[in-house]
Amino acid sequence: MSLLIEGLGLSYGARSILQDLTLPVVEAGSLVGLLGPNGVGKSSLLRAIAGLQACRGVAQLGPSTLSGVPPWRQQAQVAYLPQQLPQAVSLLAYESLLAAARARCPQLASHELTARVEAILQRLGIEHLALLRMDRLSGGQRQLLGLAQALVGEPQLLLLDEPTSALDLHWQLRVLDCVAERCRNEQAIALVACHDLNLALRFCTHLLLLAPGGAYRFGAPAEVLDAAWLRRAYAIEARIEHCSLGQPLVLADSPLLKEAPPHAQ
Ligand SMILES: Nc1ncnc2c1ncn2[C@@H]1O[C@H](COP(=O)(O)OP(=O)(O)OP(=O)(O)O)[C@@H](O)[C@H]1O
Repeated sequence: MSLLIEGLGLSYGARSILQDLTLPVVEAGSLVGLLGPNGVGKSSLLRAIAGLQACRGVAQLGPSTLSGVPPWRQQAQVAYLPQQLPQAVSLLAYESLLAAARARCPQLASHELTARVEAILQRLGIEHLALLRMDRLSGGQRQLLGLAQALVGEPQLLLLDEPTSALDLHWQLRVLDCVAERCRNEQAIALVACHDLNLALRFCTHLLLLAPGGAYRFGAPAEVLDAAWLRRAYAIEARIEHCSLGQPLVLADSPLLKEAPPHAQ
């Protein structure tokens, strides 16, 4: 199923955050990195697509309208992982995953639900967390569990808000590898908000870069990130270099200090 975003706009009161965002059709199998400076509207956009934030315009997955319809009414097609870590409750990690799987896929029998839970624990490599209480997990461990909760329903659209922000380098690579594999093998689509441009360059098939003032750029990673757009979006001087494996890397040299970036005000 493809994702259609057309004329999307959203405001908080009189303050406009996004205006008229229209993307080329996002094809099944795409992993889209959602980039841009603090406060530009990445989380708001993800919430709008998830149906959790009022917006104008169209967000549609295949034939289903998403905007205005919260994820729990979208028949397990959409999973949204917020920036906030899952709450530190006394449930075991395994129980929380089983509850997430049951909520997402009420039609599955018990043995199918437990098979789903065990598969995702194994795929993410977090079997060691299964029998730990959520309120005894570290921040990074809770983030991994949140991602497992999002993936256990095998959604067609993953909306992930900074899913690697609390993770060390090993887990950052594993998590993005797992998301990329789901996109590739199951023809799912993922929109992943991220501040690590090099991680995005490495894993994403497309990037959407939001800049202050409503400008945006969408396309293949190497086309979207150049020195001019990095300056415009992040108010930095930066270079794109290539490593010994030929992979593009962003090297941020200095912030532009003459004027405060408008999004920080
Ligand atoms: N509930 C709200 N009410 C009013 N304004 C809000 C609300 N949520 C967010 N905003 C404002 O909307 C703008 C966009 O916020 P959003 O959280 O979408 O940005 P972001 O790009 O995800 O930022 P970050 O990278 O810091 O997480 C910010 O200026 C923020 O202050």
